[in-house]
Amino acid sequence: MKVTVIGTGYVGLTTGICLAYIGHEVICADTNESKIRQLRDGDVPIYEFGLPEMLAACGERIRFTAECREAAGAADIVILAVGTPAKAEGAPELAYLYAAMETVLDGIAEKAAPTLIVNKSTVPVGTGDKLAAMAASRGISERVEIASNPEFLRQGSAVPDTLYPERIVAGGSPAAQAALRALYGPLLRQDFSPPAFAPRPTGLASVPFYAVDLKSAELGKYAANAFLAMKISFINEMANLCDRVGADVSAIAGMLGSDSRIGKAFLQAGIGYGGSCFPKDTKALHHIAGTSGYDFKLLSAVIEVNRFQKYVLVGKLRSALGTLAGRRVTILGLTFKPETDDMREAPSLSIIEALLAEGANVIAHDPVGLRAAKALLPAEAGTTLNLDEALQDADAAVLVTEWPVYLNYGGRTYRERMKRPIFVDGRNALPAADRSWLDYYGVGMRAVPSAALST
Ligand SMILES: NC(=O)c1ccc[n+]([C@@H]2O[C@H](COP(=O)([O-])OP(=O)(O)OC[C@H]3O[C@@H](n4cnc5c(N)ncnc54)[C@H](O)[C@@H]3O)[C@@H](O)[C@H]2O)c1
Ligand SMILES: O=c1ccn([C@@H]2O[C@H](COP(=O)(O)OP(=O)(O)O[C@H]3O[C@H](CO)[C@@H](O)[C@H](O)[C@H]3O)[C@@H](O)[C@H]2O)c(=O)[nH]1
Repeated sequence: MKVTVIGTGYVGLTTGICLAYIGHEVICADTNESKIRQLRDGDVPIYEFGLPEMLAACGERIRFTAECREAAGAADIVILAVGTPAKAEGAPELAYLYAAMETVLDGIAEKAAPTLIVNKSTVPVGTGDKLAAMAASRGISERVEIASNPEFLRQGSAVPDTLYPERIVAGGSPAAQAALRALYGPLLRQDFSPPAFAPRPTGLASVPFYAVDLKSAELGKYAANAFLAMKISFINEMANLCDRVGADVSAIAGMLGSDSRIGKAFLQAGIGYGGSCFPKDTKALHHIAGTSGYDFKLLSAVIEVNRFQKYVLVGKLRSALGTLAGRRVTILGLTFKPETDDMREAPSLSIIEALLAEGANVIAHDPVGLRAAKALLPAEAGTTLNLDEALQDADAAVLVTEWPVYLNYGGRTYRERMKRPIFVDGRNALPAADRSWLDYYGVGMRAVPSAALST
């Protein structure tokens, strides 16, 4: 099939490359010309595991252009994958989506053959109907079908998530659903050669396909993210309670997760969720509910818990150090999670701001995110790519993003490098054997003074 993807960000680029990999003829189009130039040179502008290798494997089946209009006119299926960031009041900004749709309609205006326009961006219920109305206002509705095909990939594992999805959702008319079933046929049947770096998970024979109406597809995406965010806020509330009563949240998460009705995933307590999706999508769903006359109380609590959770670390650090003023604090990790360079809604930014406000001298390290972070960090925050230098003579280290380099550094090495061995773990991720070298503070667990210091 001939497919054009409008928007070559984390979602559009991964989708375009994976569709080309499974055999489609793909054009990836974006208004950002420098991104397109980079991609034409074979460079992937984002840090995403396996994407450069996948691109190299696609050969002539994929090309890149800034001519979005022409690209839309050349396809049987156009996929919209532009950003829908949060506006101040929580509603998603749909201006990029509508602008992209106008360009697509321009591109297909003179085309005789029908076009399926598939929206992959996360959007409020009813947006698909608005896209259909835009086509109708051009007098071309009989040649245009609108579908919703929400995306569930995670950054850091976007390629395997796309090749081996937990489900594919196709919202729209039976004809649109059938076209999406054909588009994703090789994924649904797992009928493609897996790339060497992302082998097929054992036991995966086929992928569930949900053929639903447009509105259910649109709302289902928000429901999935809100539910996952709810699990995180729940375990973080348990962690805060554990801190007060002296219980251990990791043990509680283990007990909870072994019940198959609950599941083990997304019960990692810490500094709360960040990233380009959960914060904006929970607020968007809350806003959608509000404008539909429904007070989604549970979601209000999920959002509120997350808003405060990142500051739990600051309190722990303050009590460990006595005061933050003049203390050298090393921030380990800036991106919102490991294996991505994405700084959108990264908790590190709020934590650093709070530490600076209390007079701390902050020095931040990240193995991948420094370039993106520098533009967002206050001038007073120091940064370095050298981890040893970041830790040298530190009064305390704060683990914000659980990059492997921090988990493999070793408790003893932390202790030797730092002035004081105070380690605040915002992800409860440091290996247990390393903790005893340090004055270790996790979230929702008893503080562990280092053996040497307590004697
Ligand atoms: N990032 C994720 O992990 C993820 C996962 C699932 C769903 N989503 C949703 O997918 C959508 C895209 O997210 P993303 O993270 O890929 O965004 P992104 O910001 O990484 O990329 C969006 C791209 O769209 C381009 N663009 C904007 N307006 C355009 C236009 N009119 N024409 C052509 N290109 C245009 C931008 O230049 C940019 O390259 C959002 O709605 C998001 O909520 C994201
Ligand atoms: O037990 C957990 C799991 C995650 N997180 C945090 O939650 C955030 C989101 O993590 P994750 O879901 O792994 O990353 P995303 O790439 O943001 O992916 C989410 O958001 C995407 C965009 O909508 C969806 O497509 C994915 O299905 C959904 O997992 C990160 O800050 C994590 O640190 C926790 O604090 N505890």
